Amino acid sequence: MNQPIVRVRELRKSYGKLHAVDGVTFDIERGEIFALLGPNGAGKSTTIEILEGYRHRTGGEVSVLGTDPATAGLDWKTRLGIVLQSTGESGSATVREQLAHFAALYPDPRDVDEVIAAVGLEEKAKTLIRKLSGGQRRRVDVALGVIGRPELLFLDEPTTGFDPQARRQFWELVRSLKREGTTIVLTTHYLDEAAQLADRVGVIAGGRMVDVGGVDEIGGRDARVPVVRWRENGERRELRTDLPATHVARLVAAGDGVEPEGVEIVRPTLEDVYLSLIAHTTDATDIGAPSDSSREEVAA
Ligand SMILES: Nc1ncnc2c1ncn2[C@@H]1O[C@H](COP(=O)(O)OP(=O)(O)OP(=O)(O)O)[C@@H](O)[C@H]1O
Repeated sequence: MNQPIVRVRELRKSYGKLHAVDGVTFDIERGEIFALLGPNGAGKSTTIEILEGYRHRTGGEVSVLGTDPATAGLDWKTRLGIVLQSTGESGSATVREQLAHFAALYPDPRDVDEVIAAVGLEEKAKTLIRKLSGGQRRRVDVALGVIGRPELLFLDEPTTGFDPQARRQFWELVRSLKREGTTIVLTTHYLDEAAQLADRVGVIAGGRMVDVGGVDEIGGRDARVPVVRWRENGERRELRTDLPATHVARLVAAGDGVEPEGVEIVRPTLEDVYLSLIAHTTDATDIGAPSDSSREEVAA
């Protein structure tokens, strides 16, 4: 029997009159990378913190590693790895000291030096954490999250402040953790990061799950129709079509075999799909997501 590693049913959390999480349902399967996406204030952190056992829920059912986080003990906690959005680390220890200290708290920790290498901090191993740059400290956070060899790893906006190279290095680390069998729950505002890493995605807005599904399926077929763009008599033209190559062939035929000007086929990215999914929510309007009209069939 393959129980999901995380099972959430009709989860609710209210802060006074605010329904921050308002009836959210989803599963996370063992071994997958699940990305929870949504605008600022959507309820992602609240949901994640309930799963981690840091926050009490108002209603609904939650099971993480077969246990209700609200009543789970220390043994359960050692099976989780948590990288919070920000840490209150004082930084008076070196990178290596800090990791060794935390490693000692777990029954089967990873090798400290291997973890330091995996997050690219070999040259900073003996440096005081408070002397690190913001991005380097974030790498320490990630290292602390994985040192205990967690079965389930929560990464809350893990690469904020990373330079592009560090981000790619981090993606490799996440992929290698997945290969080892770690289940990973990721929240990020970088949609390219979610597209690179996630197997499945949940989109949450205004405390509700707008859609959940495979990273290549979410939003449905309609949201994934490619667009052919070209120029005609100096004017930009575009057509949304399921048969982009056929349309390009037609353009070529119509021009007596002459290459159409500026022709390109653009497939919607996860970011495009995400923005169209949240376009109907108040938060999305606030952040200026494009309306449906910008995605209409033919523009001339
Ligand atoms: N301790 C709290 N007390 C009162 N309201 C809270 C508290 N924590 C969060 N909220 C509110 O609940 C809503 C959801 O917040 P949450 O932090 O879960 O959003 P989020 O999706 O993680 O946002 P972000 O992308 O900005 O991190 C917000 O409106 C927030 O102001």
